[in-house]
Order: sequence, then structure tokens, then C-alpha cells
Amino acid sequence: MAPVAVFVGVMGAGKSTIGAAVAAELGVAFADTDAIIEDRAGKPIPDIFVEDGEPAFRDLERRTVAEALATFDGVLALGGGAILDEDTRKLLAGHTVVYLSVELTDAIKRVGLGAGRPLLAINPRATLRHLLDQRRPLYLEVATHTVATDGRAEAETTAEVLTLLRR
Ligand SMILES: Nc1ncnc2c1ncn2[C@@H]1O[C@H](COP(=O)(O)OP(=O)(O)O)[C@@H](O)[C@H]1O
Ligand SMILES: O=C(O)C1=C[C@@H](OP(=O)(O)O)[C@@H](O)[C@H](O)C1
Ligand SMILES: [Mg+2]
Repeated sequence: MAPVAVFVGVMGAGKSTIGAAVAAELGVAFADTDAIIEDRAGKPIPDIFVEDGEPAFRDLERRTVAEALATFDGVLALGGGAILDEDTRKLLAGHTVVYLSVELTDAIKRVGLGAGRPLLAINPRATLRHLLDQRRPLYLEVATHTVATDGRAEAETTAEVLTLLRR
């Protein structure tokens, strides 16, 4: 069993939104590893970061992603930092992985003040710029498809992903 597609990309790329829209269009289930992690931890992601620390979150994330890749057959959205883990990147090999790319200007517009995203609590613009530079090569490494989302409406991005997946 394998997901129909796995969405990766930085915060604000649209993984959760576009992933759910693509799943609805395909008539398959949608799952977001961040939501699974929150369910399991019994608290929102910012609370996990503050109370347990980022390493505890990354550990939960690594295990949650590995389990979903092995057991889930719908559309799966990962959190933006999931690909930092080398084991996770290896596990993604062989899967259909859609990298939703976004540059700083649009990403900032979409995440606003970073509410709900603990890594953006301080200086969201500078942090996001750094994360984009650090992670872009990793997203490209795991991607089988890349879709640029800058300046595009959700419906356009969704349609392009569907075209790629149906090819
Ligand atoms: N072309 C687009 N593609 C993806 N998201 C878009 C687009 N245009 C606007 N958005 C908005 O950007 C936000 C992306 O947030 P989200 O899906 O949570 O991203 P992620 O899960 O990648 O952090 C949503 O509010 C969505 O409505
Ligand atoms: O980029 C990251 O390290 C993170 C991205 C978030 O998910 P989204 O990319 O869906 O916002 C969430 O997993 C957590 O706040 C950490
Ligand atoms: Mg998300």
C-alpha cells in the first residue's frame, strides 16, 4: 500500500489545502501528518514545541510519516520540515512526491504572522527565507513532480497537480 501522492514543500506552499482539494477531486481519503501528530499528542503543534521541544516533535513526525507511507493509500500532506530527516527522505524514494514550490513573497502572504507555526513565532520573514534556502535542495531531491504555486489561485494549482497525476 502507498499513498496516491505525497505533498512536500515549505510552510505556506499549500500542502494541506491543495492536498485536501486533490484528494476530494480524486475521490480518495486525505491525511495530514501534522493533524495525526496533534491527535496522538493530544495537543496542538505549538504546544508540542513549547512543552516537549522540537526534537520530540521531529521524532513523532518521523514515526508518523513512516507509518503513513506504509499504510495509507490516499493523498498525504507532510509538514514542511519532515524532509529534514534522512531516513524520511530515503523512505520517500519510490513514492509519488509532489513538491509545491513557493518563493518568499507569496509564502509570507499565505502564512501571515505565522499563527500555529511555532518556527515562525519570531521574525517570520527572515526565518522563512532561511528555511527556503536550506530546504529547497531537499524538496527537489525527494520530488517526482514540482509545481510552482507563486501568483496562482488554489484552483489552478489543484488542476495542475491533477493533470500531472493523471499522466
Ligand atoms: N496557489 C495556491 N496554492 C496553495 N495555497 C494557496 C494558493 N493560493 C493561496 N493559498 C493559500 O495559502 C495557504 C496555504 O496554507 P497550507 O495549505 O496550510 O500550507 P502548508 O500546509 O503547505 O503549510 C492557504 O490558506 C491557501 O488558501
Ligand atoms: O516547516 C516546519 O518545520 C514545520 C511545518 C509545519 O507544517 P506546514 O508546512 O504544513 O505548515 C509543522 O509541521 C510544524 O510547524 C513545523
Ligand atoms: Mg500543512
